[in-house]
Amino acid sequence: MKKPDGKVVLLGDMNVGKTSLLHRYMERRFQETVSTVGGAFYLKQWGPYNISIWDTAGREQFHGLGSMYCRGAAAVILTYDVNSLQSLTELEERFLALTDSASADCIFAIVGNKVDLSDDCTLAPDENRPGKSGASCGSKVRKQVRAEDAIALYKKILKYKMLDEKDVPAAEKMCFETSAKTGYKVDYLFETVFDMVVPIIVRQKAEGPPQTVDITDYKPAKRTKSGCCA
Ligand SMILES: Nc1nc2c(ncn2[C@@H]2O[C@H](COP(=O)(O)OP(=O)(O)OP(=O)(O)O)[C@@H](O)[C@H]2O)c(=O)[nH]1
Ligand SMILES: [Mg+2]
Repeated sequence: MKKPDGKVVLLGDMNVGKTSLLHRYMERRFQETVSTVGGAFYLKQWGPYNISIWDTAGREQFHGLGSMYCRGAAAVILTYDVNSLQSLTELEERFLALTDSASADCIFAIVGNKVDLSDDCTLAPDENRPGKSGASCGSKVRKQVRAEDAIALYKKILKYKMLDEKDVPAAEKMCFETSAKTGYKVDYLFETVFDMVVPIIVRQKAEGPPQTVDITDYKPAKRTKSGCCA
């Protein structure tokens, strides 16, 4: 097997369509999926580099594995379902912390999937809140998440990572809306991300594997009164 040069990880709640997006991109089709167990990866040749793309499980019971998959990642694709505001909220509350183990210059993309179910039926801002879900918009369901909500999350991520907006790609460039079912913007998403990770791969290769142990990772065991050293 070819050795991957860099890593891209898909994170997000169960059922948002991570596996379907990856199938659509790699196998060029939309097929029935089963909920992912643990994680799986594909290798994609991009120019001279092999990029591993990791599909992770959104189910709560596999949550603990997330930060392991993110270790050293050059890009993280945070995925939500445009018809579920909760799935966007979960990205901030449950998944963002998992990216602490990613590369320091990791790229973040935020992807709202399943636009085929709602298309342009975005609610007016004051209507766009839970409780209104499932309201009809022609033959389609009304979209629960607006593009601005995703952009706001991107900006929160920058704050969390203590990054300056000037030093990273613009929010509008890094927030995508896709449909794994129709293929809408799926190639565009992955290929934009791949182009952006190339410089990170080049840097990671130049630096070589980490040679030193990071002592900031070391956490001494808590001493209790009953312990020998109290
Ligand atoms: N209409 C529509 N359905 C989709 C789309 N993407 C995925 N689905 C459906 O949504 C369901 C969940 O898709 P998955 O790709 O398995 O979701 P996942 O994020 O990988 O879920 P976990 O593996 O449990 O984390 C499946 O029934 C898919 O067929 C899409 O773009 N449009
Ligand atoms: Mg899956």
